[in-house]
Amino acid sequence: MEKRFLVLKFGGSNFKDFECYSEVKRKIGEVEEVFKDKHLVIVVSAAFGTTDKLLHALYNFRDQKVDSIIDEIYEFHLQVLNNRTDGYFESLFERIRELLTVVRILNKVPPFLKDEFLSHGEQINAYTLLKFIEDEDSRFELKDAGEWIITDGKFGNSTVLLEKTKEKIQSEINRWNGVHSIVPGFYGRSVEGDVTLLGRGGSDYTATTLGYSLDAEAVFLFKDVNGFLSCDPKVAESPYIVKSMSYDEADELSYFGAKVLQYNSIEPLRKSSIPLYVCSFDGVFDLNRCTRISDDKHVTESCVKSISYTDDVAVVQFKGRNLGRVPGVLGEISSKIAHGGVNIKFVITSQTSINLIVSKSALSDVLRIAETIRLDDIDEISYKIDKALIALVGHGMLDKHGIAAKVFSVLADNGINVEMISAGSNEVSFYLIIDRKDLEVSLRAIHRSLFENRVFSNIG
Ligand SMILES: Nc1ncnc2c1ncn2[C@@H]1O[C@H](COP(=O)(O)OP(=O)(O)O)[C@@H](O)[C@H]1O
Ligand SMILES: N[C@@H](CC(=O)OP(=O)(O)O)C(=O)O
Repeated sequence: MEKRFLVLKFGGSNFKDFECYSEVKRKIGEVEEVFKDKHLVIVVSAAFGTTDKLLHALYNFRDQKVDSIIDEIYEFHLQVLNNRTDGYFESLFERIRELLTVVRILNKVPPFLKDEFLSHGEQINAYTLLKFIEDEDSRFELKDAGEWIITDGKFGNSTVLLEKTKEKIQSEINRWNGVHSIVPGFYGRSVEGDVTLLGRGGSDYTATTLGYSLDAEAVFLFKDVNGFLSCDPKVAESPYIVKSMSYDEADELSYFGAKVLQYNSIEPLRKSSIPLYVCSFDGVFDLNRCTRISDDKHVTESCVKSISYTDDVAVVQFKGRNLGRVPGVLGEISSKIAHGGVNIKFVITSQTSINLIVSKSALSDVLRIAETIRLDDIDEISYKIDKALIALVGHGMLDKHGIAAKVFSVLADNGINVEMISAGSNEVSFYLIIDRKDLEVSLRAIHRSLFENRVFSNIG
């Protein structure tokens, strides 16, 4: 069947100032020029810094001065609109102010209210873009993500119910045909009708969800970098563009911190083998300059395609002389923690210890649950929070001799102690846990030894 849709996502970094809106309009035109006769679905994040500003206003609600933050957001968007306001634009700001008043009356921030409040950053920007690019015979139409994207209802960090969402969209596909749609990213609505957020950076996830649900030809994410790089350019000196990577590789990298792609974004596309392109917002649109993420699991000369990192890790350690020998201990610990609704990022075990790697925000819950686990074989439970994780990702890496040796030796040369490693838990990645204070030096050293001064001009 012919694929009729293309999904394009523009993030906060694409809306830094007034001129950016013209750039976004130009980029949409460039894509239209390359892919004629497709219906475009444009997913829009809040303008640069807006979500953080709204968060700040919400959590400092007792300070009346935070009202000026809302005024500032209003003025920015109004200027983009050349001072042409209308009833819908005003109603979005009225709702924000109303929600802030409710928080003041309640004297606390309920999770459901936080999600609805923050979703306004995207709603305002999507409407602003619509009005900015609209002309007399405009084929652009605004769609409310809350009408189409159905979530599991978890506030702050919900998962999309993909099949339900696809069913809903396909049952009304005529409303998507024949027009270009503009959709605010970052949120959906639960079956109960609550607005719920898809986690920070969640507009990427909105885009891939719509890609899956519309059976799109491809999804494009426009970023302030030249594509998916061999390392975060904020840390590595001269990272390479990865030309192509597999869904597994991109999934691992985003799960372990690569901020260029939200951690849930791959799953919807993997299900239907829809390619994802990570493209630079700068320069003329050219598919060959984007990173292509697809089923293609090829092994490159460097094997490692990219390195990601996170310092959002806490290590909870269960110690006991026989832990590795006794069956069922890990099962008991992980099932109790799962019942408590806490996600374990991954586990490293040895004969005498079980180490759970969790997000820092989950630490207090894990420790509370750990207290209730009364197993004779556990002698001691402790935790560490000043750690960081580095993930090296690439197909073929685990079969190639010398990569681990190179990494350990370069870290040793820099006087850095590797506290834990994990390899072999999947085909594509290798993890290290180090001290947080050593993170930047380690990343630069590993990147330099694996990629820099090499002959390839790009990877993948
Ligand atoms: N491997 C990587 N490749 C490219 N960018 C990365 C990588 N790891 C982290 N990043 C960070 O991700 C950011 C790219 O996302 P950005 O354009 O800000 O997205 P958005 O606006 O969609 O949130 C960059 O600023 C970069 O520092
Ligand atoms: N605005 C939200 C959602 C989002 O996806 O933003 P961005 O595309 O700018 O990362 C956030 O800041 O988390």
